[in-house]
Amino acid sequence: MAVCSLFQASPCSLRQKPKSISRNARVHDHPIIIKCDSSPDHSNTNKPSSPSTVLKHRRPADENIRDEARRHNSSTHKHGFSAKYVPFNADPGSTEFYSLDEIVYRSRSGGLLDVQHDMEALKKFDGQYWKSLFDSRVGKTTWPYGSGVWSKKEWVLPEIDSDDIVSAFEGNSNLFWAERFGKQFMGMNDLWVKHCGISHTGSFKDLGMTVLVSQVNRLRKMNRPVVGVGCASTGDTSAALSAYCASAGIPSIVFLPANRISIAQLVQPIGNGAFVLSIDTDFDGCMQLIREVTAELPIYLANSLNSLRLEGQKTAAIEILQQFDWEVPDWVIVPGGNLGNIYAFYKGFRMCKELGLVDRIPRLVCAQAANANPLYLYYKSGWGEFKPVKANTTFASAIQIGDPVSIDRAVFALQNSDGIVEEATEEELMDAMALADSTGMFICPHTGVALSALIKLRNSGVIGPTDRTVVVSTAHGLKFTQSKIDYHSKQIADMACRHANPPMQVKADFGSVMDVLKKYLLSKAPKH
Ligand SMILES: Cc1ncc(COP(=O)(O)O)c(C=O)c1O
Ligand SMILES: N[C@@H](CCOP(=O)(O)O)C(=O)O
Repeated sequence: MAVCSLFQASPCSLRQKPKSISRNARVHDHPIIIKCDSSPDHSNTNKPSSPSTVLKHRRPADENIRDEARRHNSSTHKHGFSAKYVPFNADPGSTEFYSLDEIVYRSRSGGLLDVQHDMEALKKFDGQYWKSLFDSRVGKTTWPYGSGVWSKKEWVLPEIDSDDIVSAFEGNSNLFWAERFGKQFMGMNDLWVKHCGISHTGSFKDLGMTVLVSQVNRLRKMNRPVVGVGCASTGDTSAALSAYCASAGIPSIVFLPANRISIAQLVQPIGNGAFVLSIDTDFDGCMQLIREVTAELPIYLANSLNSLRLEGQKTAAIEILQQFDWEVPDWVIVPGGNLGNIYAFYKGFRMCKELGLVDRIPRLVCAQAANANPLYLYYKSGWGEFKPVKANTTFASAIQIGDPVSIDRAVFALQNSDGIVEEATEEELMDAMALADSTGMFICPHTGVALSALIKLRNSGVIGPTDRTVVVSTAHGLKFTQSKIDYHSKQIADMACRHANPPMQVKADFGSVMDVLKKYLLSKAPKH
């Protein structure tokens, strides 16, 4: 098919703190079984491993990586780490808590919940210890630590048996130095894009969904009443839910707002065998319905109202610090919709500070589409009174949300990180996306929203030229190709599409091709 026709298409058993972790140690199950070794191992210096040494460490041929983890696990001691649900931002005197094995989404008063870790148990190990442990696990295939989420298992779901984990080795996503975009358009030398969308189902939702579906897997093995797992979605949550459920053989049910999500997103739950309900309402309507339904039926709620999700999502923040060799960036900009993710980032950074891995946290910016901006309006009112809005259509369709469930979490995150909220018009977000793509990225419109916020904060001098800044890219651009086609074919009403780069139609003869190429090369030739 011609390119042009595409454009016409519609839509160690130790108790003391270890000083370091042996480089030769395996990837570890529990901190307390790690071999401690502060002296370098000279025995193998300059000696290449013999084949027999390599074979010695291989698991038996009839064992898979899950079996291997099980064998390892059974020989280890219990570490004593734990986590529970508590009311979000609870009064210090509150005694209300729930086991993670209970099916509960709201506190007694109807407020949000939070997963609270036993920080005193985690603090028995110092920051250097945790950094070394996490670093030792990166990029391996050892179950389940090959995952960027489960490599931080002790901080995520410490009590889950590795056997119950459902993982696609998500996380460990690329932190991209946006050299040209930073230099050419922002006058910045330290601008980075955390590509959370380069992931199993193409968005950051995988980070949270591996945790939620793993816990569901455990609950089902405990014979808890969970027949299926359900969510309302603007596309990405449903894609992640259906993929992880399909991988574990668990039924998934997704409520989608009819005609409001991209084709690429719609086809994901369909392909993964979810029970897909296309409902004639917007996301907020679907969210209301799934809350009512999950209160009546044995369907476990998978939206970020469920605080388990955020335990996985927070690992993206830890990963950013790890990728900077545990140096803290100045700014992190996150696009916001239902507003779970901005809190997840805050929580990840705060845990690293509390446990001594870093000495501060970055300033957070939450970026919203102007067409769906309830947080922005609230911020601009000086946190006066929160009013949900009717979200209008936006190219950033995954954040077309007017009544975000995690509003209180977002406010907490922003107030405690000296945070800022920005917004982006349709034209601003699409132009930002096109500019980023023109420097070799291929981002989604939501990342365009975050980049627009960066542009505004740079222009106003809030973000300085040498500030180390991370823009969080939340989904893969390939999920949103129609918006790019519309932009580059200048088919968007009331939008100049200033950076459009439509394909040129050329006759199929040598002369015509030569003419256009010569003109093009002349326009690109260096000017002396
Ligand atoms: C691609 C994408 N970006 C950003 C967001 C916003 O995340 P949150 O709802 O946690 O604010 C979502 C979902 O809401 C999303 O799917
Ligand atoms: N963008 C989300 C909206 C729902 O957010 P959640 O994090 O609460 O599940 C989606 O992709 O559905």
